[in-house]
Amino acid sequence: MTYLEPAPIKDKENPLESMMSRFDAAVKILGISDEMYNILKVPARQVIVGLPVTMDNGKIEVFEGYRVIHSTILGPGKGGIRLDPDVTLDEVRALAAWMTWKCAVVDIPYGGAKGGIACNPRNMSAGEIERLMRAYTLSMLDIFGPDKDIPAPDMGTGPREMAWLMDEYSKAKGMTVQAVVTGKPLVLGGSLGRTEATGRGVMVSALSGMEKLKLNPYRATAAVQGFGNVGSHAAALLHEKGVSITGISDISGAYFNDKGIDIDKAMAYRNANNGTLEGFGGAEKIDAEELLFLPVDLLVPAAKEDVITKNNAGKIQAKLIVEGANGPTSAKADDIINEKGIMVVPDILANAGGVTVSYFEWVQNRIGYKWTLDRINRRSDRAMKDAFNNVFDISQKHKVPMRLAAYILAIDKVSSSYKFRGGYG
Ligand SMILES: NC(=O)C1=CN([C@@H]2O[C@H](COP(=O)(O)OP(=O)(O)OC[C@H]3O[C@@H](n4cnc5c(N)ncnc54)[C@H](O)[C@@H]3O)[C@@H](O)[C@H]2O)C=CC1
Ligand SMILES: O=C(O)CCC(=O)C(=O)O
Repeated sequence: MTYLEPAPIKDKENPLESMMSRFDAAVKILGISDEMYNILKVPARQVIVGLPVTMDNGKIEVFEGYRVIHSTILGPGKGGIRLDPDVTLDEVRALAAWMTWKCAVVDIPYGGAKGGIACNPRNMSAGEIERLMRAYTLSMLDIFGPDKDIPAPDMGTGPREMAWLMDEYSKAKGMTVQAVVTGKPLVLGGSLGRTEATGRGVMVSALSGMEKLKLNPYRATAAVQGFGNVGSHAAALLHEKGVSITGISDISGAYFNDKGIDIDKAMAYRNANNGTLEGFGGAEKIDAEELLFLPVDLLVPAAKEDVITKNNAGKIQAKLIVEGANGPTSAKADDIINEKGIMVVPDILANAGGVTVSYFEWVQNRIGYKWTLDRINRRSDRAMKDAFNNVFDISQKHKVPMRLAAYILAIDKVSSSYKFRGGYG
């Protein structure tokens, strides 16, 4: 095993292995050279930092932080920062590569990057998280930059963390630099629509998939795993389009109501309840994994990676899976899902609404102007719909599932851009 190979993780599928197996399959169809294969496989930069933070009890704890820039062929690195106890370098490497493919699929001028800090934000005070984010930013001063690498929110982070990052970076540079990060609060140069953007893109992808499958949204049912930024907004927007959301879940468990869950009520409950659905009364509590197997038309995994595996994929009843999370389906489950004839709108397409509006935020910061919500929604809906149609056409042309088609589109774009830049061949 070389340092490039994913480390085997006992009893858990490695997201880097999942990413690489799809990458390999797409490369085979595209027939790219071995040299290009290695250029696209090896991350451009991988940084690991130790972050000493004074905790509220006065003791110093050291956290490990990562930033991986997978590629800058199409533009500066772009991708979120996640705070999660399970973060590993391999996970961040997979997530960074997914960002490269995602930005190519939605045709925005960015490469791919991702960051993570191994910590449990649920057990930390706001002050501890702030000190951690500031320490992380300081150690990434040479990495981040509006033309180099632009972070954003991911699991466990949101506008508050992005504000601290912008502030720390700006202080170090001696000037306010809004465009160094996206997903900021509105008053600091954030964009209208960014908070809901990923969920909105999931909704557009789901409606596009339903159209192909001839499913009427007003008669359709859905289950949504994860009720954070992506899952809750996806559920609310799908509900607005007529879909009955019969199952939702978060870290506290899963909740089912065959008459449909009142999503506004669930969001209000979560907001007033420390961010979780624990004790939510608008539905019956069911086994957490059962949510994936509910008799629904649409399943939206929007929590974390590797929740649909070879061990449980056979039990899924949905006709359409729209991946709000990054890497929710392990590569080993792909064949089972394809054999069942389930249409999958893959993560690198379905959740690209977030980075698309992040791009709009960065553009607005750079031109010093604010766009209306209507303009942002129209443009991001168009970008998502176009990307869906492009991926669908490739899937028809090569007779492959949507996931492989999205990789084919992305890898073709990034590899031909590399050749045109003249650095190869
Ligand atoms: N925030 C964004 O704009 C984007 C996020 N994503 C991806 O979407 C996924 C979710 O991200 P966010 O919504 O931002 O995170 P978040 O931190 O706002 O929410 C995560 C949600 O998942 C729940 N959860 C955690 N473990 C769970 C489990 N085992 N079963 C069920 N629910 C569980 C949490 O309780 C929470 O409700 C991640 O994979 C992230 O990488 C992708 C594109 C953009
Ligand atoms: O908004 C962004 O720049 C990136 C969001 C992200 O991390 C993702 O799409 O996975």
